Amino acid sequence: MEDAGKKLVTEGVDCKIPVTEAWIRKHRLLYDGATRHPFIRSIRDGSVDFSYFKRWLGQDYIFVRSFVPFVASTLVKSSKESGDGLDMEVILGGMASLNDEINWFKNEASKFHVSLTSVVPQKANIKYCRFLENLTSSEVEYPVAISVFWAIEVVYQESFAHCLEEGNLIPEELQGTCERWGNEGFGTYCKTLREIADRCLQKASPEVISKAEVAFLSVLEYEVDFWNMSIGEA
Ligand SMILES: Cc1ncc(CN)c(N)n1
Repeated sequence: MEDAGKKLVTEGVDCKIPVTEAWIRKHRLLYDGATRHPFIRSIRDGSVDFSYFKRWLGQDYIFVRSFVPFVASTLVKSSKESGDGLDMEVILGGMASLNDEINWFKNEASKFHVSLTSVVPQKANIKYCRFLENLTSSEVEYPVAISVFWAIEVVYQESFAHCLEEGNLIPEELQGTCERWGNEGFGTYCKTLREIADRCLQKASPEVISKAEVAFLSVLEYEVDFWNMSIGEA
């Protein structure tokens, strides 16, 4: 049965599904590539190379620091929307959890003896951060920004929730990492971001929807490159 308030038409298809659902179906291969990457599978099956994990840790700390201004710019965009202000509160909550995420990285880095001050950003990371920086422009429409925000968060949520699924052999040292993004609360938060994105996309022009889809695809590609970089393949 169709979920009330979630009706969205996609490109003349006769069934009505939310835009984000249509995107995932259309780009399933790439979506799975980002959320079921060999690096993630190796954490789940316990075969992970800890040197790759340490590389990911250092690079992701840099990424998260660049992610904050992008989220802040999305917060500004949401504050200009004529809604009930609830989007703004959700995004503000997201900013607060990014603060926790930064502190988590610092703690993990010290546990794994990774010196965050000496990490040199790698090419895939630089490109991803540049992409985010370009999206902070006030010219970028709110539906595009919120779709990107959701996509970035959901890749980690799905990836690490997959690690935690039954039958996993996650090394004890990485259990906390998987729980950080794979926990139920983070899942609910991503679901809320997705609902906000779908609501915005439902009201957006075809031109803006297609810009948002291109940006969504870029996120998936950058995420795959980021995992590849972590295992030394980029
Ligand atoms: C590359 C990447 N993508 C997503 C997330 C989740 N905030 C992250 N920390 N890093």
